[in-house]
Amino acid sequence: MRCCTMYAKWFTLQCVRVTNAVQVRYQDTRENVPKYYPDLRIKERLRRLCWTSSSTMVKAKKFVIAARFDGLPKVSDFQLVEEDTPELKNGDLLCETLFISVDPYMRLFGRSLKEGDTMIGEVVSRVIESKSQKYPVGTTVLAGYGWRTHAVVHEDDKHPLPTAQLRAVPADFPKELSPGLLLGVTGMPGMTAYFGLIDVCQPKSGETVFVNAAAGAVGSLVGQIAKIKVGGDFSVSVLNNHMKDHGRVAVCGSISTYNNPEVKGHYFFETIITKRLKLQGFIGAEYQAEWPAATTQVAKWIVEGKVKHKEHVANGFDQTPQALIGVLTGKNTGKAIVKI
Ligand SMILES: NC(=O)C1=CN([C@@H]2O[C@H](COP(=O)(O)OP(=O)(O)OC[C@H]3O[C@@H](n4cnc5c(N)ncnc54)[C@H](OP(=O)(O)O)[C@@H]3O)[C@@H](O)[C@H]2O)C=CC1
Ligand SMILES: CCCCCC(=O)/C=C/[C@@H]1[C@@H](C/C=C\CCCC(=O)O)[C@@H](O)C[C@H]1O
Repeated sequence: MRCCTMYAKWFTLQCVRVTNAVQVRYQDTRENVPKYYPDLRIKERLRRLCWTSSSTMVKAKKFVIAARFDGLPKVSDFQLVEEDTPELKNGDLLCETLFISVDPYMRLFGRSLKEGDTMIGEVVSRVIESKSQKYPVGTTVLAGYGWRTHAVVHEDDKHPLPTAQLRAVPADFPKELSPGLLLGVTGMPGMTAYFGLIDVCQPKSGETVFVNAAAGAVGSLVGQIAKIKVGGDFSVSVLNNHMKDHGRVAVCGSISTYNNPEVKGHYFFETIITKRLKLQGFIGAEYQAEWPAATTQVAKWIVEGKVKHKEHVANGFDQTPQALIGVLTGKNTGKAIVKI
């Protein structure tokens, strides 16, 4: 009896917590919540049990730019603000963020953000209320609505970045994998690694592959796909001293210069000429039409144990600015994400 009362109290408390955070209508979803995040499973079960009134308004948090970035971004460059989400119109869905991606490109794009703008970024979310047939309650989606705990988006919204379009988790994505991986090894950084190596470099048997920034989201997958040796400082050590004649270089980024635009990369023209090297810059998003098949392939490799992945997880929405600063100062090993 005592046990029952305690359970009832705990249960009521949890319900209050859940219904305070997100007000949802009861709906039975068969969504599989990943094993990796059991607390989400509990939250989801409680949500299914909580039949609350049909209000769509949620107190949402978001980070806006408080001051333009100057050098390495600072925590004080971001301001946490609260807002009420608007009521849903036809075709709208209310998303609750599960994971936020923090990526080096945000530093570059941050240059064009002004004070008051919501910080950009891709997220994995759960649909908690919906007036969209395409994305019913319980659907796990990827979206590009930035650093927000919740957002109302329209099913037909188009995002300026091709990689940040609203879409459901692919139907064939293994249920035992965390959907957070769609921000990492099976998502944009993983696709950059995959096509940078396979299409831009076109490695052949017997060749040696060097990877720069190999501890990160992109580099760590390149390394595994190619079974490579990790190089040192790329410009000086690898390009100048270690490239073989007719070597190919796929240039996807230049993270060491993002916080300091004054620093110019080193271009070793003599080496490029005498070794007849090919250097090709590329944007992973160019291969977007081929992403679904490559995502399926990488996910299969993970399930088969052929690819290992690491996530560098920051816990809690409030930690998002620190997580981005960590990425820009080399604090992460593997893909940096924030778990909300
Ligand atoms: N072209 C495209 O489409 C894409 C390009 N990119 C680019 O690829 C690169 C890697 O991205 P991603 O793997 O997602 O990033 P991560 O943050 O996951 O990894 C980057 C790695 O870079 C190193 N690093 C961080 N800061 C510095 C610094 N200031 N100077 C030197 N090294 C640093 C760190 O390694 P260490 O531990 O060795 O310090 C870190 O592990 C970035 O330049 C990014 O812009 C990424 C995605 C798409
Ligand atoms: C000097 C730029 C280096 C950027 C490297 C990087 O991290 C890229 C990430 C992309 C990002 C968009 C980046 C550039 C878009 C350029 C669009 C264009 O002009 O065509 C985002 O799409 C995810 C990554 O693919």
